[in-house]
Amino acid sequence: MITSITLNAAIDQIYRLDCLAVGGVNRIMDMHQDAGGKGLNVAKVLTSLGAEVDAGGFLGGSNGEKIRRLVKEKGIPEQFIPIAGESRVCLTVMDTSTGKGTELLESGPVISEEEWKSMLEWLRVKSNQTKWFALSGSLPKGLPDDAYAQMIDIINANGAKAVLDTSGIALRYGIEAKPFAIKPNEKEFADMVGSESLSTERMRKEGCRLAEQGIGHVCLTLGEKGALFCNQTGAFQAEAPLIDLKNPVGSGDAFIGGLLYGFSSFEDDVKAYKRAIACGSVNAAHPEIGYSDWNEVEDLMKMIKIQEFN
Ligand SMILES: Nc1ncnc2c1ncn2[C@@H]1O[C@H](COP(=O)(O)OP(=O)(O)OP(=O)(O)O)[C@@H](O)[C@H]1O
Ligand SMILES: O=P(O)(O)OC[C@@]1(O)O[C@H](CO)[C@@H](O)[C@@H]1O
Repeated sequence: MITSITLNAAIDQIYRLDCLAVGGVNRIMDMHQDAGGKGLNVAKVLTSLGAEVDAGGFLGGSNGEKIRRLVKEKGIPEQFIPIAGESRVCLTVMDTSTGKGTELLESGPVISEEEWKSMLEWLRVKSNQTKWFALSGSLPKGLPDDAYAQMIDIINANGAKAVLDTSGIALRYGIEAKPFAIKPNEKEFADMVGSESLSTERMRKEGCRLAEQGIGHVCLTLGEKGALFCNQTGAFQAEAPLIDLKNPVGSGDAFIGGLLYGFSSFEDDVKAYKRAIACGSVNAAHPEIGYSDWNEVEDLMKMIKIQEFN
């Protein structure tokens, strides 16, 4: 069983239009709404791949009710903790002429101390029943900067494993707690090491340093360039397959879905890494956020070559 936690869940709203005119009048071609926030996308991908997954986090207000209904419609069991605040809306404006998405993300509700305590209590019980956790996305207001670190401590103490996907200060604290895997993208990793941008060699060096400190898998996603992986045995790199790009939003979440599918079904590291990249690329080849399909993933996996750094 895999449990995917979204502390800052969202209604993901996608507007598609011909060509975005910033500062002008824009007429929308079509609009789509889905349950989102990074962890829910991970759960959607895992469900499409046929894995046993459930979802947790915080939900509140009428947006929260809508998210709960959308999650149910996808057949994902959920154990969200109700909160007094209103869950957020995240808007992606897809410019079909360039294939580029502009994201407008609300910061989300304020979580009270009581609500946070309920989450930690729930996790103490849950991590005795679930082996694998995805902890994904930004922290809503009110939570301490070390919120993910506190969660990872509980998960590790119960012998379960956490994959962490966040950024900024939450990632810095989270790393201290030694999750099983982390998945920053290039920019998030550069921010973390305090640099504007990083060469491949510097990414490898910094990634391997973290792996030596006890993070099982440091996965650095590089968008269309693929990904770089560091673990106890070395560093590996793979290019992403060429696809017809439709919407890259949520590709990092799909990557985590693939990684968790692989590890939870005892695939070796290289196969799990290939599955992760393929899942990211399949998502980017479709307009929906958190899209996956078993056969498409298997086909792309055959095209991916993982190379070890010397
Ligand atoms: N344009 C693309 N072409 C092919 N594959 C892609 C493309 N964009 C993303 N991917 C795949 O998805 C994976 C994750 O992408 P990326 O590094 O953009 O994640 P991210 O920035 O965390 O995304 P998000 O935050 O939107 O979920 C990549 O490693 C790659 O396999
Ligand atoms: O504010 P966060 O949690 O960092 O990101 C939220 C978000 O942009 O991430 C997903 C794509 O990865 C979307 O479903 C969602 O809208």
